[in-house]
Amino acid sequence: MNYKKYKGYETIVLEDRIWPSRKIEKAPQWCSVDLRDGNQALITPMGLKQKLRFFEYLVKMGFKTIEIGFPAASDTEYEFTRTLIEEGYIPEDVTIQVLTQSRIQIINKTFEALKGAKNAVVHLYNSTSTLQREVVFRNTKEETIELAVFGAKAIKELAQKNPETNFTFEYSPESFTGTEMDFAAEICNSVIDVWEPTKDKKVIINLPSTVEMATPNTYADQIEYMCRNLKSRENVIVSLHAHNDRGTGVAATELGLMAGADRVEGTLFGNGERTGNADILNLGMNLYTQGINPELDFSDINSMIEIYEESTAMSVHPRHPYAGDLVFTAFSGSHQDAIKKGMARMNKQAQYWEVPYLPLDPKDIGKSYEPIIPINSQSGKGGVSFILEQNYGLYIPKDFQKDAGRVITAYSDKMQTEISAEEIYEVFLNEYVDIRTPLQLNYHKTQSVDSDWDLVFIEAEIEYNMQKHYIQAEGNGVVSAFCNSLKEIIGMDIDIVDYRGHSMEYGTKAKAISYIELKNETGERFYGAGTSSSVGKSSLRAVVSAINKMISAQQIKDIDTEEEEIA
Ligand SMILES: CC(=O)SCCNC(=O)CCNC(=O)[C@H](O)C(C)(C)COP(=O)(O)OP(=O)(O)OC[C@H]1O[C@@H](n2cnc3c(N)ncnc32)[C@H](O)[C@@H]1OP(=O)(O)O
Ligand SMILES: CC(C)C(=O)C(=O)O
Repeated sequence: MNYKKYKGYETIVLEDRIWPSRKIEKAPQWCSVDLRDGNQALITPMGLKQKLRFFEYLVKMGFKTIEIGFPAASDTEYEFTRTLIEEGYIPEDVTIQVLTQSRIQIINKTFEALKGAKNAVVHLYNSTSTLQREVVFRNTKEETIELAVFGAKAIKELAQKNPETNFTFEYSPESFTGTEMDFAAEICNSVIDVWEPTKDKKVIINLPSTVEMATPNTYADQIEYMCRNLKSRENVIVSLHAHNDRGTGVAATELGLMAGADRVEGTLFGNGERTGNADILNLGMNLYTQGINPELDFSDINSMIEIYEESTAMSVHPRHPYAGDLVFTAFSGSHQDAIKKGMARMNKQAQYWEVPYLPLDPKDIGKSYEPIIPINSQSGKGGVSFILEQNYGLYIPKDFQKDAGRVITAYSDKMQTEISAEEIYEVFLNEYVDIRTPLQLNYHKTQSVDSDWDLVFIEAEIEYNMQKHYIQAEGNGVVSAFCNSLKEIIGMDIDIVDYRGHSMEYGTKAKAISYIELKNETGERFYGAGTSSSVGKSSLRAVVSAINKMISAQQIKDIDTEEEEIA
């Protein structure tokens, strides 16, 4: 790769810059350019119906300025402008914006398209960069200024002839980032001289990084330079229009705002020429997650995705900030565990949203918590217990969670796929709940020996290896009494380490579920759960489940030992 073929970007010298210590404290004036810059970059540009639908969506989101197209470019563009105006699509507080080159027939056609509009921004541009002056226009600096001034004058005159419309003027030194900064200021000031802005009639100077050529801090330096050198700055709205060639269009815009800009042009999901424009969803949500009102409504991200994909025939990347399908997921066990703990804390005490790995509450943009934690072989106990808790109301004790996490991730590994909440539940039930072989509880009766039920007497019928046994025992509590009576029958020592239970609302009937952790004589732990409409019975079933796990583990060990001996 011949990198020597490229020359480095010459940065501007602005040593007394002040933007790095500034903060963005409010939303800028937003202008959507989806229907112009976004649209001109599509393989199949939008038709009239699609543009209307998209326009209505942008209005609903709260955009007050929408660049609707380049009316002189085609019949569709012209018709769209007329339809919006004639059929009353434009709310009182919304201003449409249109783009024009500095050529009289194009400017005339643009004004013709705007007839009858209440408010309109006429956006004039010509390329100012050294490269474009040399290659495309073959113009000197003076001729380039003349072209801009020519357009500015024509627009002013036409606006005066159409007083029924409240016109705002916008000028873009197109390819601004490839322009010498002193020349960029000079040409913008020449246009400002023509338009003579006032406090009540401000003009917009839009400074595009038509092609993103350098690091975002360079763009910020350029914006700060322009803010210092533009005439009548207080009557000029400085606007940003960043493209994303180096992948830093959003960052450049944010630094540009810190450098003093007032307004931002961009598109939803960053659609636009080549790598696209600055993404307004990204910019707006970056404000939102800093506690700043973005002044745009992003609460229904799914409908935004739907309209975008339908209109542009493109799709939102699964890792797109805020919107992608994988943005609210965590695959690795430690992330899942941290999210689970963070969410539990949010339920209890929540002044500010603070959940590890989730900078945004998915609910705020119409996403749900459910798909947060897909379980795969990289998942840990946190993810598994989160799914069982959120979807099935199972509050599994901590050590039990570890065992269940291990079993379920091993299952996912074996299946070589991510597994669903239903599968997790199924595996959990099959593995731990109401396990009835080789030990089974047929019936039981309990009786208190003292008045506080501390000492309990139990009678029960059990089946072990298909043989019935009638047992009677005393113990401290039902579970303990039951375990005491089983030791002899199964020929193993059993020690209860943990016993918990809760009512279970999932399913048709309210039930109780109990969780038991046992240890055998060598200290190995076994876990089981039992369900029943009675709490007492669920606990005995949990004991039976855990003992059955212990017996089958012992049987596997015995077989292994036999095989080793034979070998
Ligand atoms: C960075 C941006 O996104 S800028 C916006 C780009 N968007 C569009 O171009 C929208 C679609 N455009 C079009 O449909 C067409 O370009 C039209 C209808 C506007 C004009 O069509 P045409 O005149 O046939 O072609 P084209 O745009 O290539 O014109 C090139 C001529 O215009 C000149 N020109 C280009 N831009 C401008 C401008 N902003 N102001 C004045 N003249 C310009 C060129 O120098 C060239 O002049 P030349 O013929 O003397 O060499
Ligand atoms: C017309 C201008 C603002 C433009 O789209 C660009 O420079 O990218």
